[in-house]
Amino acid sequence: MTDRTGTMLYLDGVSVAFDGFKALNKLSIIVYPAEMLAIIGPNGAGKTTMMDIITGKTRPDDGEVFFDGRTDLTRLDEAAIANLGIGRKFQKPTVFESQTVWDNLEMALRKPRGIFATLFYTASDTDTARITEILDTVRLLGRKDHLAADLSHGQKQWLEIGMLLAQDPKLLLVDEPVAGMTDSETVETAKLLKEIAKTRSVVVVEHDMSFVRDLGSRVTCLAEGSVLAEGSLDQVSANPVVIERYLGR
Ligand SMILES: Nc1ncnc2c1ncn2[C@@H]1O[C@H](COP(=O)(O)OP(=O)(O)OP(=O)(O)O)[C@@H](O)[C@H]1O
Repeated sequence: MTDRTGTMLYLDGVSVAFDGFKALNKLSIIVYPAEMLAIIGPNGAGKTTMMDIITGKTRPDDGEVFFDGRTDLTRLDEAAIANLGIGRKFQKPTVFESQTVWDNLEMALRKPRGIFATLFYTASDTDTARITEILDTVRLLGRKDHLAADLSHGQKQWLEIGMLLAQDPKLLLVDEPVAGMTDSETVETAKLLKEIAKTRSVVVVEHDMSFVRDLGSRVTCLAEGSVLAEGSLDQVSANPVVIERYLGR
């Protein structure tokens, strides 16, 4: 067991079985504050299940899951976990198509994150500044008055990342963000996630290896519910077991 002091996300020995099939098998992963971790691995490796455990959608049969070094996530429900500051971006964007980009962000900002957020909420210049800053981060400043419906697939993904940022998460979980994106959108997505990870922890699940290379982060390869290899992408992709069970397929 590792010391969880100073960690943002701490999984130790996490196992979960579905009908006897071990989707996660003693999985241990650590993410530090303001760190990005890329998770790769074959289909069925347990990547989605891992995200489900972190967000409280699935309960582990065994193991420890801690947020910010001290909060036991296995005791909280999904809403409580989201309120702690864990944002999850699913593959399919769920923006409000009939609203403008700006209004989507404003709604996300207003979504209360708990009783204190509601009590002390005041629409203000601060909001405008914050929305502008987010638009800048997600490359949509020039599109702020466009309907979300008119955005490209990649831009919708960015808008959704922006909506998560409006909730000011400490940890952002991002599932296959560049699937279906153009090459230039993919390159831009790596840049914007790197910017976000300067101040927040980011976990990105992805199959696109050139994108993972652009992220330049630490990489963990999962297979059959456990860590197969971890390190830089060069280290992980040179690992013979990773080549045999994932990259070489
Ligand atoms: N609710 C469930 N009931 C039964 N089996 C499940 C359930 N959720 C996941 N599994 C199984 O657990 C294994 C791990 O699935 P998971 O979706 O976590 O893998 P993954 O790494 O995300 O794969 P992909 O890259 O295809 O998204 C798979 O074999 C899957 O069929």
